[in-house]
Amino acid sequence: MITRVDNVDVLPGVGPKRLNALHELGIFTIEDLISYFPFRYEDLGERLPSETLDGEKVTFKGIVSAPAVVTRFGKKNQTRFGLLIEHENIRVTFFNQPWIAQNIDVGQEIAVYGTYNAAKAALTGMKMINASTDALDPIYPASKQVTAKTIRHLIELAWADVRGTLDSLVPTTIREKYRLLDRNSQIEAMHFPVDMLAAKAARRSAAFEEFFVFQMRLQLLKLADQNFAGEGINYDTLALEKFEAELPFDLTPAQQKVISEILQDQKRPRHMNRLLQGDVGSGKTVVAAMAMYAVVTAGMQAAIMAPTEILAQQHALNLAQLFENAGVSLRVELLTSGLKVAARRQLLEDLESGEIDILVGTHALLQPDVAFHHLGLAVIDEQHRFGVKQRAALRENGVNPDILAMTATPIPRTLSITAYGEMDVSVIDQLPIGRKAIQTTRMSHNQLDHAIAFVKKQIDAGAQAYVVTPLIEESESLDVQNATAMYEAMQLEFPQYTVGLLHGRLSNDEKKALMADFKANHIQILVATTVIEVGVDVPNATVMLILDADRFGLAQLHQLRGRVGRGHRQSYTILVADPKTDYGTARLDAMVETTNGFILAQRDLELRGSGDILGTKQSGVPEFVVGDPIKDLTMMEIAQQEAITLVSQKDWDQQADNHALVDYLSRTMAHYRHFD
Ligand SMILES: Nc1ncnc2c1ncn2[C@@H]1O[C@H](COP(=O)(O)OP(=O)(O)OP(=O)(O)O)[C@@H](O)[C@H]1O
Repeated sequence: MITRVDNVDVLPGVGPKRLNALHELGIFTIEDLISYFPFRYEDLGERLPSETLDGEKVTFKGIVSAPAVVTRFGKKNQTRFGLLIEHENIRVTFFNQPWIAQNIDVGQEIAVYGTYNAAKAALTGMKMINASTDALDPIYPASKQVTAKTIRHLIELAWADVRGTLDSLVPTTIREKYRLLDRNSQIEAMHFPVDMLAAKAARRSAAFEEFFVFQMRLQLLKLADQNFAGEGINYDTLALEKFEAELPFDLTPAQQKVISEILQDQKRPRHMNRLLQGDVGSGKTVVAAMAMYAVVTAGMQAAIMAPTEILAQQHALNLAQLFENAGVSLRVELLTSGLKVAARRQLLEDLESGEIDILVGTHALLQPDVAFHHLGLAVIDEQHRFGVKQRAALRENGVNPDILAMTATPIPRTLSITAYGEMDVSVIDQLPIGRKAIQTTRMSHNQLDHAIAFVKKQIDAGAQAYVVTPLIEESESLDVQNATAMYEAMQLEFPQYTVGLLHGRLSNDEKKALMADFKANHIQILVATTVIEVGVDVPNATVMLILDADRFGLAQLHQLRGRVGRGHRQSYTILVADPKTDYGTARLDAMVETTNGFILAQRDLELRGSGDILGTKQSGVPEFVVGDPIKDLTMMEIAQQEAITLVSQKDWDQQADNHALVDYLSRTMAHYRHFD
């Protein structure tokens, strides 16, 4: 007797080679195998010959009217018999399946699936159908080494023993509430549905189960995290108040709210794992600065990690300035890859002895030789470029600091309850007062002159502009060429001004120097590739001119647009493009319609659809086998709610009804695919 916990090689026909191939499909145990679901079903569609077109695949059901005859020619053979369907006689031929003849008796009712030939009133048989279970043919994702047919066969073998023995993962009360199938019926109907309706019901139950188990893991991670003894940070409230009072602006109510959420977390002797979400330009940096300063006033250190060196450098500059202006003396240092060996050694020494208060860098901060004296807070900027894995790495680094992740990409609900489900979320839902909404226009290439004239007007009035040329994925050199050509053109257009050129081929030092010059208004027009996409903060820049804007994704366009409108001047984004696809047009339209990053992000997910696996991957939504977290968002939300409710119950993991779930979670948590 095979059970669900056995390894798949207990099945006959699974030798080392096949086992390997199954492992590659993620199938290790019998349970994995029976949870390996078809991605669609072929409707074998029982019909009458009169309803069937020539060449169509169809199932005919009828009475065998003429006995099966096997004819052999050399190594090949064919089996023929007659089938009476209502009043029509059809000749059925199977090639090279002589055993079929053994099961064909005149007068017997059978069903055959095959290709219909109308002129000859004949059917080329492909398979015999067992009318009760084979109405739909499940199609399994297969590989070169294991065919879908083999998988199906193995599932049939395993299911014969395992059916009826499975306890449901979703507790009974929840299943009853949402009318979900128990696990046995659900798996049975996934593999052997009697009709499409049954297949659908099974899929719904399976999707819910998948979401629910996923949300349970997130809740357990979250609980583990909260119970993880963090340090209560005893910050100096007076010092923080003084810092706030010295800021060159008043914090918005939204900023104040998130700061107090963060400070409360920090004070508690529990580990903080918080996501700070705020649209481009909403003022996350100062919030992070307050949180870091709090840690420093308690005698600890803070670190901030940015996705690129340019951004790290920007942060270091901005933070140092922010603290200096507020009369706070603390030591902010930047750790970059460009540091000379001796300088790096010195910096690491000072870090370890606690002389450095705030360390800024890229993920290079995660290197093993970077040892802090007492790290109390790690801020991760631009969350979406760090996966759950890196977050975990930080935690496992021994020090276990509080974590504050910041993202400017507004996170649609789908993402916040999947990709970030284990974190607490704070949202800055308001831009600083006095900001004027950025005006966005679309132009075609032949109107470029207007755009340039407009840029000129702005610069004459004392502002600055970005001109962005697209990244050409296939070729970095083409990319640089493009940007260089634009740079030269702009120099000709604007002889009286200084034009800068920023692209990925420049060294980090060159990039830094350029950005510093732009910030100081020594450069008025910065021609750049997307290297300036995130985080760059030059409030005097009011025009963002994007060439071939249809080549950018919505999130990227929104990020680019966010580089202007950061001061009190009216700002503009000009999208120059002649989109060739509807999708390209739709993206540009969305940009013109709204400046709200949240709406754009939702729109983006919808436009790309969940079919676009790559896009989804990039967006950070984990992959599911049955459910689709974008389409089935409501179901995901319900699963989350139910998981939260369940883990909040005392002794939930002791109750008999939850044993299967607890057992499943503990068996699979370690190699959980969503977190790989
Ligand atoms: N309350 C405020 N009032 C006025 N200006 C503010 C306020 N908070 C921040 N700013 C300024 O707004 C600009 C944008 O802030 P910041 O760089 O922190 O934005 P951000 O949220 O990090 O945006 P992005 O994700 O686009 O980098 C900065 O120049 C900052 O000094």
